[in-house]
Amino acid sequence: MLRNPRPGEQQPQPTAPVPAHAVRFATPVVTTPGIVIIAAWLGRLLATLALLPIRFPVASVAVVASVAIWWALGWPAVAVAVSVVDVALLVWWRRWPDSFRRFVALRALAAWRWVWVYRRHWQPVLVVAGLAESYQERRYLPRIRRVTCTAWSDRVRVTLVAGTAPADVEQRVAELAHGFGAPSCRVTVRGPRDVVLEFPRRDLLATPLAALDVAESAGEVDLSALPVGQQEDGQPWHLRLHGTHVLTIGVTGSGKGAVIWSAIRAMLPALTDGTAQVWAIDPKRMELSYGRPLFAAYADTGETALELLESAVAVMHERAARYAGTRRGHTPSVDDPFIVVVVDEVAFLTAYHPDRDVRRRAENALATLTSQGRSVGLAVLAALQDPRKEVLNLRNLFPDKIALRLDEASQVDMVLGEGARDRGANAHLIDPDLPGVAFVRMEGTPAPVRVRAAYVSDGDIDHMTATHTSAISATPDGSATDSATPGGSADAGDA
Ligand SMILES: Nc1ncnc2c1ncn2[C@@H]1O[C@H](COP(=O)(O)OP(=O)(O)OP(=O)(O)O)[C@@H](O)[C@H]1O
Repeated sequence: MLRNPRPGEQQPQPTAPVPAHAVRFATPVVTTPGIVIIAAWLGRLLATLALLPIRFPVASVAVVASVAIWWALGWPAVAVAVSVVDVALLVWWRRWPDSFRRFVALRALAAWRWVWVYRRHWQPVLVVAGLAESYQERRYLPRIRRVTCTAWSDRVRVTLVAGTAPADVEQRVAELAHGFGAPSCRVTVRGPRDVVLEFPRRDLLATPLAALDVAESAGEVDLSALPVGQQEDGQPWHLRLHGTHVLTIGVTGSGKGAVIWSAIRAMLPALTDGTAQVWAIDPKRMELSYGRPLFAAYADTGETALELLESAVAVMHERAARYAGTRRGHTPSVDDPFIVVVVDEVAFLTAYHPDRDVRRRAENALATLTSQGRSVGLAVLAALQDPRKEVLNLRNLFPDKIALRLDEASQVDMVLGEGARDRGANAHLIDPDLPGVAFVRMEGTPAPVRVRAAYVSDGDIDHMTATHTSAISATPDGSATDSATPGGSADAGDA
């Protein structure tokens, strides 16, 4: 008898020939007995309990001790013991806050964040982010080894799934940051399958940093580590100038001036005693003109800027000839000061100046200075808005680069080198309300570090010029009062 088909059921066609099927083998589905599932759960519970004293030794000892006291002496004794421990912790916190934070507060916070944030959300976040791997119908996830907390961030140490690479995680930093509710995520590789994910808990760079204190004397100025701001972990940001060249890149209003002025401020005592000089090129006439007395040479037109650059090249050649065969490095002195050629908006000289000859000669001079000036005590500190090659094809001659807020994601790797963006240097996502925030590469750390330059206000510059002047100084009309070079040839003024 024909039965009524259910809706959607496929109907056999009685008249159609039955196709010949090959024999298909399928793995039989075996139902797991309930007792096996319960045993597996119990096994996992026991393993977790056995690992508790290793993962949380202090908490485990506290619980065991409380139970033992209750067993032996009853509840009042537990209450007394808890009160004594609380008072001891209070005294520790008040008297030795640093060690309390290190040994108690941050550890307790790490345990809490491990359980509440990372354990709880690990699987869903990693699966959705595409970091779960499948093999023979089983799913494998990177495993959390340890969570530690610093004053500003969580560091989650992770063992990767065999066969995956840190690059897979680096490409998912945005997903991980959002997944765990952090403003960003940075990946550091410690070894094979061993990476650390760093999630900031709060942004220490959110508030502007006032101009830093000026060193007491020239002896305290370290030209290879000038304090110019703060790193995202609260540590000072030191900028190396002696022995390198620095290119600071960012859109208009990103805070290039803050980097330049912080570096000049950090050198002040050395400028006064003549062991360092700043030669300034200021095509916009808005940025550096404010501090002319601090500069040994100053130029604000294409032609005078060119003259200044070519004078710097002449000093470089003169020193190189003098040092040849006698010494291999430069030590700043009054006779041979360290010279920083500061160029604001370098593209004005290399790309936008209407005179082709000026552009070509400026580029040649910059290329010569950046390729040969380091060892004889000349450095170039340049600022630029657009990092593309058409604008400045000497970009790679600057060993150190600072990426302030950029226009496009593709510019990050252009400035900080291949892979910088994958490692979390999202310079294109820097909040426009945070001028002075940048990403830099620090010596010895492959992952770019987020920093903020201190803000040197007009009032600070007034104070700097009132209290310090360059040993050799540019006059207000732009010409140098004295020769800016030992050879007496570097009058960079436009007079
Ligand atoms: N480090 C900083 N902290 C706080 N505010 C800053 C900082 N740097 C800059 N600012 C603010 O941002 C404004 C723009 O900064 P600045 O002129 O240095 O940018 P810029 O990159 O040099 O721009 P442009 O290329 O147009 O000269 C400043 O007037 C100041 O108000």
